[in-house]
Amino acid sequence: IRTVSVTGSGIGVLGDTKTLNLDKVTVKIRNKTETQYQTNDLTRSAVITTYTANNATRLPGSIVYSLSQIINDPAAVDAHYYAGVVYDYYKTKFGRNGIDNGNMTIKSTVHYSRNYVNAFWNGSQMVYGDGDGVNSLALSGGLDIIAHEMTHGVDEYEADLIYKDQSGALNESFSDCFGTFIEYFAQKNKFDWEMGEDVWTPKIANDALRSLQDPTKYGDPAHMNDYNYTTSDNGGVHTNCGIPNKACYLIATSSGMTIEKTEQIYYRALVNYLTQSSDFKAAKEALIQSAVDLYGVNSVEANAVKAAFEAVGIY
Ligand SMILES: CCC(=O)Oc1c(C)cccc1C(=O)O
Ligand SMILES: [Ca+2]
Ligand SMILES: [Ca+2]
Ligand SMILES: [Zn+2]
Repeated sequence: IRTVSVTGSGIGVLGDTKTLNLDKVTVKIRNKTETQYQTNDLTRSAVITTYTANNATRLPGSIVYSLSQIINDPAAVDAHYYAGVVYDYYKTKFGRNGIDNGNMTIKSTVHYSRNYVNAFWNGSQMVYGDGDGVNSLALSGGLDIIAHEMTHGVDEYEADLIYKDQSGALNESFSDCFGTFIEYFAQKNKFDWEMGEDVWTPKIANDALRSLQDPTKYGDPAHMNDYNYTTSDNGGVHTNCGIPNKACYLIATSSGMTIEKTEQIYYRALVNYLTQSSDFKAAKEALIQSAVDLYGVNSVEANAVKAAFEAVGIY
């Protein structure tokens, strides 16, 4: 009946306590009222709502709530908190109003299916499995993964890269790059050039789903000579992304370059130049042009982009 924004908290997937923005709602159930603290963050210009699928596959499922201000669902705690971090990143860095730049509601569903070692953007919302405890913990436990998924949403409203072959690998790469940029923005103390490390294989240390610094560490190509011509996984979008991922790593770590400059170049390319059918060469051109727009013709930044893509075999 009545709703008001309150501060609550909960323990995340890695056992840390996070402060959460909740919505205190008084609901009528038959002839009695109940006060629920729902994972509905009304403190930002975009509403952030977190749901549970209760290990089924109907989306979005039901809103996560508690009868106290403590949310007792680690996967939901992290999905809710990290979605806010990603919103704040895009707002702070680029003045972007969320996924569609129009402050659409940011929806996440956790506990999707059973032993599901996956996370995805389904065209309207983010969805996270619980993992299986061996290959991964609950996938919303990694900020870089949530940032990766939400960037799939941003891409859909911008370049909308076709999810197949080279444009699909670019789609994956832009999500990996922004996943890494956002980890640097919010978790500098544990920043790396790998994806999903916080939740990947809890029994194995120092590994991840993918590496941007050295894609070959996980069997992905880091050069066009090793492009994986396959029909599986929409033409190998999760493996061939290693090639543009390596270029991103080389750009950001070139002399005279910073992650702050690199993310501005990537965002401008995603919004102003890339289109649905852009391939690796078109991405090189888009990123060079973005660097020229921002830093000038023949600038250190534009030359770093050119050199990085040539280093991975894209001329
Ligand atoms: C780094 C996040 C990521 O790659 O999520 C996926 C997983 C874990 C499995 C299948 C697809 C995706 C994806 O979002 O592309
Ligand atoms: Ca990472
Ligand atoms: Ca591990
Ligand atoms: Zn992806």
